[in-house]
Amino acid sequence: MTTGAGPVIKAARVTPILIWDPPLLNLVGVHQPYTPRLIVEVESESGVVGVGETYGDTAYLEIAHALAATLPGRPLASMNELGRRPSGMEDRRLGGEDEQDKSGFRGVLTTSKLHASVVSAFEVACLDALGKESGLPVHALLGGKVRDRVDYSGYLFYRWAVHPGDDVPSDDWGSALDPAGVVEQARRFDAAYGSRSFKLKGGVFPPDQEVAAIRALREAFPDRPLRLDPNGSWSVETSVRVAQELDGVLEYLEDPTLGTSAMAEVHRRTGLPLATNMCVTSFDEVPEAFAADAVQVVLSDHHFWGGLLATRDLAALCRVYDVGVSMHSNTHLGISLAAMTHVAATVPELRYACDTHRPWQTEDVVTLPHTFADGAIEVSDAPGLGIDLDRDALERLHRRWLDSDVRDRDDVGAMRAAVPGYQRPAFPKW
Ligand SMILES: O=C([O-])C(=O)C[C@H](O)[C@@H](O)C(=O)[O-]
Ligand SMILES: [Mg+2]
Repeated sequence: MTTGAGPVIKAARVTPILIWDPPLLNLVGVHQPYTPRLIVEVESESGVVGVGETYGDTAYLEIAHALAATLPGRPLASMNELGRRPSGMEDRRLGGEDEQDKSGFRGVLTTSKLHASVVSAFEVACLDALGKESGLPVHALLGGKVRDRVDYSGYLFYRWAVHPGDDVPSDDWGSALDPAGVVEQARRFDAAYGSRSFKLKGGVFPPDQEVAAIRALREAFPDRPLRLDPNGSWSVETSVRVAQELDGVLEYLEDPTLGTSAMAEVHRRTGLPLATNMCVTSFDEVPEAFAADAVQVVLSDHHFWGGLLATRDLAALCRVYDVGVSMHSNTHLGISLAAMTHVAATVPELRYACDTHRPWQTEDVVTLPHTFADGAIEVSDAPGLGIDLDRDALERLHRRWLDSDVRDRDDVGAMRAAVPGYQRPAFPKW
């Protein structure tokens, strides 16, 4: 059945899964061996199925179940309606004063940010289904691509070879705990994916050690853009010192410190462009941050901002205020990578390589995982997202979720397995 508004939704399904994750280190701890993701399917009355993907932690799952129940009978093309916060859901801050989002590293967490992340998966699924219904790729539904390839940076992490308590290596990447290890990892990204730029996840070791790693990368790769992201773990004074030491070396410094005024001060005192996926992660936070010139590059993320259409709204705002735009990522699979690539293909002002965690994932729920060439992914012109759901893999990873008691990402808890009594560090760490 169709209405004046096009094909109608017959069913919406949410499937929580656990995916394997390597022991990547960050400012608060280490990735646990299995992390939750949520796969969303939206089926039209003609039997066409669109897919989306988002965070799978308990709070997201609850919202997703509630949202899925409201979809049958709505047109697939009701994305603008989908994004509205339900009338009963008040927008409130979650966690304590200094509590940051544990699974997304998106700064202050609120109920509406959680809601936007869930909406993003349903919106992507609706766009995928609409594309399949109409024979058009998702980028065409967003107004058309302006590039045929989307660049992704090589996302480097300090890491261990094994998860705490394991005897056998978690994968064949080995450990990376010093400048030489970071350079070796970058060389593998270069060889395997052709990465044209590198981002190092910082906030793990004292800043001088991370500065040394960036210098080693610069020596090994004299021409490649470099970024460092300590996720807000430094004070203003430490941020200023690091920015001055790395003057002329970094393409941008990502979230050196927390909060609009601290970020603005670091930029004012150093002139270095600052990027963020923590200071500004919702439309509400834009006016204050842009007025204070606290961020010069916003790292969009369709999971944060509420979908692909919202990502384009964000890009338009950035255009008006002459703020750069690039893309953040978190642990994710091929459905999200397809969605990221489609929307990135439509944003004319995207001048930086996007982030992706995908190379770190050894599992997927798509039949043909994306391949990188020269650090980029080809934009698909096939209908919808241009991917197919691997139902056997989905079933297997869902079974793992059913058989496990892991329900939330918890990098602090995972660190406790290695360091008994370990607590989340106080901020600023340095
Ligand atoms: O750019 C970022 O802040 C991230 O990618 C956040 C991630 O959660 C990262 O720190 C991680 O995976 O540990
Ligand atoms: Mg970041």
